[in-house]
Amino acid sequence: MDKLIIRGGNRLSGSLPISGAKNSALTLIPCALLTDEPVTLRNLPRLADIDGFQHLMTQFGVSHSIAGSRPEDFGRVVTMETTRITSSTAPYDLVRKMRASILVLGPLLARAGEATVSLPGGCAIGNRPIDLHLKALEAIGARIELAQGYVKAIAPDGGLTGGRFDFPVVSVGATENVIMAAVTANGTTELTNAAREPEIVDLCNLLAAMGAEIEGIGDSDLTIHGVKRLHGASYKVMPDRIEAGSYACAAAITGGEVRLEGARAGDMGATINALRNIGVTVEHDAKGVDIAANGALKAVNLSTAPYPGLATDMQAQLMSLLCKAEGTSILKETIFENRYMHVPELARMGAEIETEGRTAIVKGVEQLTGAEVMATDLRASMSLVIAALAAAGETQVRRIYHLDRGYERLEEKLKLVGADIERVGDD
Ligand SMILES: CC(=O)N[C@H]1[C@@H](OP(=O)(O)OP(=O)(O)OC[C@H]2O[C@@H](n3ccc(=O)[nH]c3=O)[C@H](O)[C@@H]2O)O[C@H](CO)[C@@H](O)[C@@H]1O
Ligand SMILES: C=C(OP(=O)(O)O)C(=O)O
Repeated sequence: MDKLIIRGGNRLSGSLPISGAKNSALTLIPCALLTDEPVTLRNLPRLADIDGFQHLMTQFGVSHSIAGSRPEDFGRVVTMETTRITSSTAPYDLVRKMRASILVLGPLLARAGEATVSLPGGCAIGNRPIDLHLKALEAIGARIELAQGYVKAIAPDGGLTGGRFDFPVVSVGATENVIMAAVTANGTTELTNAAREPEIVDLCNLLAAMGAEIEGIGDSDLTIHGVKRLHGASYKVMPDRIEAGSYACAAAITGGEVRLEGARAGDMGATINALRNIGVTVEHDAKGVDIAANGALKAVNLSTAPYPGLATDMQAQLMSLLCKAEGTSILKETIFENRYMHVPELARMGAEIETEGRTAIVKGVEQLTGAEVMATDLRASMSLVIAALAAAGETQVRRIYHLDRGYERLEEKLKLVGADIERVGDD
């Protein structure tokens, strides 16, 4: 297993490219199941999760061709073609490694009339049930059975009917699943309190490009008029707002000045507000976001919330930044019940953080120090990298396969802006 060695203290400066969004790509890829024509995704990030998802797609008869980008470029262009669905089963072995695999349920059900998908189980950040995915699919006509760790969804003989569903809790994945199932239903679907993350807008825009009829894109109330069939399309994956926010924290904690090339400020409102309140200068134009941290960092109170609130996927990285702020900050994690796995690891680096349930109290310290730490999940891992960049001495981050799920060529990008970071084989 590889590990990262980071020698902290370098002030980051320069420009680094932002990749296509992992969480968008993971819902755009299964859209290829909805049509027999080719679907091309451009700016697809090169990540372990994307490779894993494509492997899963081959299980259903999807063929892939990769074109267009040189090995040294970030991202790639992938064309998927699903002439016919050869299997509608997603086995445990493939699903357990990647929770987002559950997103094949809706499109498989829509196209093949049935789908059998292994229950994804919990993960390091929390329980993560899929009850809302199933209830929303039932509301548009699916029959759901659970047996031996698998969920089997069956459409009525004439296909899904459409229907109404009011989400009792905002769920990104459940919203995505039901949208993908509803676009070719026989009737109309009305969703209320749906998630409206930018990645859902990206999904709706691809589906619209494939011929879907969706009203209210970007809103929490969506109306989907089912169409007979979808056609192929070529679509560019949106920039990753969480990757961009992560590098913004990395720049800020080192007192640096970094341009995030290709980042879209419009998707990053809550993160940009948080950074500005912390004392970081954030400017932007149509082609990117500029981060500059010249003065002292200030303590703030932050709470995660569904979009347009502060993304839970930014909580750990902002916490690292606040470890170096003057004063005491209070963070509240409202989305996942166990998303403070980075706290004991940050404490190994000299951070002073106390947690009480879903609240973390972060007392800023003068100096973090390098240590051997363990990555526990994707964003927790990034928070350790951010802390390490500002720490005195050397930090070793182990179990970095978590980072490879969501950060395309992390150390290469950080080196571009002057970080002292290398990946070595673990002993
Ligand atoms: C691949 C992907 O896009 N992952 C993102 C997606 O995850 P994911 O789609 O899994 O997250 P959800 O938005 O569904 O989860 C939000 C909350 O709803 C609960 N819930 C969810 C579904 C359900 O059926 N029942 C239920 O109770 C969850 O436990 C959680 O407390 O959104 C999360 C919240 O922004 C992000 O942290 C993840 O990075
Ligand atoms: C929690 C995340 O991803 P996933 O839903 O794929 O686990 C994340 O991207 O921070």
